[in-house]
Amino acid sequence: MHCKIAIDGPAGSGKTTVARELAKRLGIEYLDTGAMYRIVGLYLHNCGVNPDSTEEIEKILNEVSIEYKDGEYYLNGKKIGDEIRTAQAGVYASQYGASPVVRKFLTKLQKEICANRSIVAEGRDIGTVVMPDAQVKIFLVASPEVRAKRRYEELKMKGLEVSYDELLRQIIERDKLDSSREIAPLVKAEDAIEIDSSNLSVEEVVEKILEIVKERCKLTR
Ligand SMILES: Nc1ncnc2c1ncn2[C@@H]1O[C@H](COP(=O)(O)OP(=O)(O)OP(=O)(O)O)[C@@H](O)[C@H]1O
Ligand SMILES: Nc1ccn([C@H]2C[C@H](O)[C@@H](COP(=O)(O)O)O2)c(=O)n1
Repeated sequence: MHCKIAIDGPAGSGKTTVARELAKRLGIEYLDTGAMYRIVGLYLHNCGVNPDSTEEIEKILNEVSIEYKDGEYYLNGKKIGDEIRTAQAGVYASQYGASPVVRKFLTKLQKEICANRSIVAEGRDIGTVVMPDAQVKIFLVASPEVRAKRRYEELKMKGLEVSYDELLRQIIERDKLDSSREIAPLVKAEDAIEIDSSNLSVEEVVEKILEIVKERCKLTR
């Protein structure tokens, strides 16, 4: 039986870091759905599309292909790099991610990627929409201040000029947008286990989830 692990939570709570490590230790696939929303959000923004215009978004998405191969993303055949990892790309992802047309387009693709395999998928609506049948659902949270500090350190390490106050404002704005939207809002699934990583190391979070996985997926690793 395949082991499906869903990790949802707000920006900067540690989903990507933890999901990657879990997938590595368990020897299973990993999917960062935020990257897909960042790709589409940045592309639609660069095309000057109004986030509220269903017609405009549909027209552009009809001509877009997104592929996921060996852990890499491709937009119209072109490999995606770090351009989607900026704080601004996260804001565009959140803005266009509220569009029902964008969600239908990406959710279909995400379900196809997650089907018929063991996988760790992370995002905002994995346990509620993309993989509602996941055996393991984690809702990973941390205080806005801790999340902003982590993002600040991460972007500084990449040599980017960032302001902690601006990052905190963007994180609070994205939290609000992601959890208040009509379709597929960021919400803890009823059967999800909440983990607050504010005062936990990455290793402690990974170990906590591994215990749950071993119990529910009967995996030995
Ligand atoms: N438990 C932790 N303790 C300390 N630092 C952490 C912890 N978890 C993640 N980090 C660091 O915080 C930063 C953000 O982590 P990550 O990108 O995994 O969060 P995320 O939830 O995927 O964010 P987003 O939703 O915006 O992609 C990274 O630099 C990561 O190394
Ligand atoms: N399943 C998902 C994943 C992401 N989004 C949106 C909302 C986020 O703020 C934005 C960026 O995601 P991140 O890279 O920060 O995980 O993309 C979503 O709506 N649904």
